[in-house]
Amino acid sequence: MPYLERPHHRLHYRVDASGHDKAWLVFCNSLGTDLAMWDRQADALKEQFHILRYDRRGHGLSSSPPPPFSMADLGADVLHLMDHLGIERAHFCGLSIGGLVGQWLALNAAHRFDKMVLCATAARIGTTQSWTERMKAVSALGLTPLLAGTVERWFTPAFVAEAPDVIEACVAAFQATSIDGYVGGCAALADADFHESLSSISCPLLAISGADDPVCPPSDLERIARGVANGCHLSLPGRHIVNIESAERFNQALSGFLGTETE
Ligand SMILES: O=C(O)CC1=CCC(=O)O1
Repeated sequence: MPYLERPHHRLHYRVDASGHDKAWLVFCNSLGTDLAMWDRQADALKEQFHILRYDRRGHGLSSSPPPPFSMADLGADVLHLMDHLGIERAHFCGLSIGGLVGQWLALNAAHRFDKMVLCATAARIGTTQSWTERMKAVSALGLTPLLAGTVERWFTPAFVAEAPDVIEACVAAFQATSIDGYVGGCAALADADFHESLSSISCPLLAISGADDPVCPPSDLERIARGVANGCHLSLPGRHIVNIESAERFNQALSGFLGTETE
């Protein structure tokens, strides 16, 4: 399993790349998930793109430096991985906190990215108070008390009933998340607010919402799409983890927007 060693943490990543002359597509996972959240996208798109996935620090098999983290720290992890792999430019797709990492990258490393897909995210997610409370709770009691509420935010009841294996895998990834990694991510979320800078994002951007997402409702994604220079918004059935619940339509949208149709 490949890792990139950083001074205070290691990043686990996975590349799916065959053939030559394909654009790179980098995926960034959400809070309490790992790179497997993108399995359906990687399977559908790996013939069209070279795909880089990684476990955001403190998640999956990536270790955690001591919290707190900033969005700049999380963005720098992406740039270090791209440098390590000799990837000059890429498309980027991030969900939730991953979408905030995408906004940071679009603002601070625009020359490295062609198109951005930001999913189930916002220019600001939650409030400083809500993230501070969650950090305190997780530091004191761990992640287990958050489990039921998390599944409810992530998936509709119909999908929970219909795909128990998928839910089980997501729950396992959530429970395997390190406390430092989760708390560090919450700290980055508490501080991140890109409302004032959205208009400086110039790359083509697709914002995808889950129609029933209680965390980042469609209006948040619509606001991003309207706020940037070249944005559009698509809403798909599902809650927060919309790329899993509406995988097929999500893949079609991703492929169409990035310029290549899936079969
Ligand atoms: O609260 C959740 O689990 C949803 C979420 C907020 C930020 C993120 O990455 O996931």
